[in-house]
Amino acid sequence: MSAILCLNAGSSSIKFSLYRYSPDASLLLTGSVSGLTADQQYLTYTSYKSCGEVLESIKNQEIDCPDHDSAFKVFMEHLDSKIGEKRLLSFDDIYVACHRIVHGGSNPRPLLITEEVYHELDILSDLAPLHNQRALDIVHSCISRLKGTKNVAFFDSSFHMTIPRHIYTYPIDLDVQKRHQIRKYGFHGLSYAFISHETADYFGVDEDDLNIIALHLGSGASACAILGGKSINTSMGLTPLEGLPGATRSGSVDPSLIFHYHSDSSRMSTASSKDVHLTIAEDILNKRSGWQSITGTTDFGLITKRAVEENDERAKLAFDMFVDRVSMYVGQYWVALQGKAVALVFAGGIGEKGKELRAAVIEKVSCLGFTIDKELNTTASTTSDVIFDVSKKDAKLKTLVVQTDEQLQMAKEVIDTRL
Ligand SMILES: Nc1ncnc2c1ncn2[C@@H]1O[C@H](COP(=O)(O)OP(=O)(O)O)[C@@H](O)[C@H]1O
Ligand SMILES: CC(=O)OP(=O)(O)O
Ligand SMILES: [Mg+2]
Repeated sequence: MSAILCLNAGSSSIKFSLYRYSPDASLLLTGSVSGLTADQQYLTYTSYKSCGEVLESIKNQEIDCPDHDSAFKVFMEHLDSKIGEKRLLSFDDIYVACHRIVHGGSNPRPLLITEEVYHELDILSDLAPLHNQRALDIVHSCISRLKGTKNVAFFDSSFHMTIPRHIYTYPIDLDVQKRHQIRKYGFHGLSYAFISHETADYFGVDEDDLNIIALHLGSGASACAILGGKSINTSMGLTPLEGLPGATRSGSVDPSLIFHYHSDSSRMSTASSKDVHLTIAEDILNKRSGWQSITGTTDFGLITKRAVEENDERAKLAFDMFVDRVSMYVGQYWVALQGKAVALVFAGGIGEKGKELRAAVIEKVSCLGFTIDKELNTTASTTSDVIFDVSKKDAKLKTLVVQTDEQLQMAKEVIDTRL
């Protein structure tokens, strides 16, 4: 048997899926370790028999996992024990390991990870301080553990390489931008590619004819305007810090703010490592801001509960801030798409599970014609449907919830391109 291993190192989680290398990419196992920025981590894991029947399932089991690397080790041990029981496959069967690498510079497509490519991506680590290095550590573990397996990098930034120049250019010195490759890159691209594909299928149209506003709201959050199946604008920028706030990220703020926050913010932070160079400014805005700084937790589910059920002031503030910033992008991208969007799509941990947030955002943007049905909205948070319509009956514009799957997107690209 030949298999495809897909690994996705998010800022608060590591997600892994193993597929059979077959036209339908049938799932052998999938799971995640979540809560990597919180006090408690959880392991979720399901393995399948070849007929598709569930073999073993663990849901939100509490585990102690301080970082991404140990989370990956937990996964490998699990996989090892399954292989030991001869239930799944041998490590030698893993033909390709796909790695979600958040920052890929201007690379428009996946790359086989050679020593040279690894080095190139290593250099980009400073531009995605919560992501690239962690993913590269996992690449490193795969290279030493899975000897016969090819490692391929899939970039979050690739999907946004269609953004027009006047949008990806910052209004600063053009020579400096060129010299330092400063531009809007944009991220969550594997998720947006998956969303575009599923949404086009749902409407029964070619992806080239699809116009939507998509929201990937997770530990890191972004919005994307998709015209004719292609990204024409997105809220993240040179790094995944720009745009919407996140679990520990500020999102967009007045660039001068940091000099008032800290008197020596350009000094290197003690959080720097030999691989990731981080100034105090970057450390504050990437790791010590966002929901954590406002509410004391990175768990937006908990923030929502406190805001809605307990009327907690800090939680309400965070919730209202998020609704405000998200709706602002919906408005902006509605104009970017010249009112031609057929749907607003929610995805990512918060987008998929946060029914209260979806309801509040839709209320704010209802002037554009978006609607939400209360009952369907509740069902959407628990359904296993990949795409779920939560709009009111007969609504012309759709509000959709997509269970995005960056691992499956990588596996499909492997199969489609016969990598
Ligand atoms: N019921 C819920 N309501 C709102 N947010 C939730 C809920 N359950 C989980 N979340 C949030 O989803 C986020 C994780 O999203 P995810 O996209 O999986 O993260 P990552 O950025 O690590 O890939 C966390 O902030 C978590 O609090
Ligand atoms: C780009 C990004 O922020 O990704 P994630 O939400 O997975 O952390
Ligand atoms: Mg993610």
